[in-house]
Amino acid sequence: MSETVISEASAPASRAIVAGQGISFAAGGRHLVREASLTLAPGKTTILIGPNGAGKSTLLKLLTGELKPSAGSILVDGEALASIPGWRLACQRVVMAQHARLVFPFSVYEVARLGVDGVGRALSRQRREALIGECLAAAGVLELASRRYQTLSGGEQQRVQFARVLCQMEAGRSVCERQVLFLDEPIASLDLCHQLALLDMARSIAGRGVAVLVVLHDLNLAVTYADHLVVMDQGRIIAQGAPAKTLNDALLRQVFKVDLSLSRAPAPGLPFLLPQQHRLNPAA
Ligand SMILES: Nc1ncnc2c1ncn2[C@@H]1O[C@H](COP(=O)(O)OP(=O)(O)OP(=O)(O)O)[C@@H](O)[C@H]1O
Repeated sequence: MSETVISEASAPASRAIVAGQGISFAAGGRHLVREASLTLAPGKTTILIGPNGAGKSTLLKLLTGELKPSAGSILVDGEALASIPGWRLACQRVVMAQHARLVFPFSVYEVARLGVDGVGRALSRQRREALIGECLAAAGVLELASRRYQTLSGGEQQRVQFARVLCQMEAGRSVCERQVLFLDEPIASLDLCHQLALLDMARSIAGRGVAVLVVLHDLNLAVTYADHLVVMDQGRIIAQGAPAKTLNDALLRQVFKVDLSLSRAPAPGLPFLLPQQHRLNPAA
């Protein structure tokens, strides 16, 4: 992946773009999210972690407007999320879902073009085409442009989805400068090199004033990339703040049922913590 599509920084205003207060959501007879409150600030990468079934994707869907909360409020730039028209929302917030299903036999190029369709109406046709090429290149999939999306590997498909997201971000910026990027497990199918490249790009996007929310399972990467870490368990946000102040042995033991000795610092220059790990009884 290259960073050609990441454009020049503009001075980000620090006022939160998304403000969720007391958000709850129930389905199937139980609460999947309970009284969650969080803000997404421009220029910041917020990383949401938690065990399987904690409610991370559900919270993300609530914040994007895909689901409607049963209680609480979600404001986007001071405006109720539910009252924002779809065309403007598509420019303001861009979503890479955990699972992207495509029913039509689209080519890779056509999938990326979905990002500029509608959102990029203000751009010339020439600029739209150039943008698609730039974003495919930035996501490292330009050489796959003519391939059928369904014939790609899982990791290749994920990178094409990221190219689509980049297209929508850039096209949407012509309408709305204060944007939010939601990435739900965007590196789940990627090898290490592409994981780091994608997260580097997400951080660069934040660096130009976008509020970025990423759902991750890899705690090492979460700590490395987060400005703000949010920990969910059983539908609740149980901790949030600066990564170093938020994660500790007791919390990891309680939430993830593992004993990671964070007190053992990595050797200088090591990008990962690589702690000793002892599995605990999941029922503990
Ligand atoms: N529509 C639904 N009806 C009933 N239960 C649901 C529905 N959607 C999700 N759930 C349940 O809500 C819980 C939270 O799901 P969610 O996908 O938000 O978890 P998650 O933290 O993203 O998990 P993972 O890390 O496995 O992706 C899970 O137990 C899931 O089975």
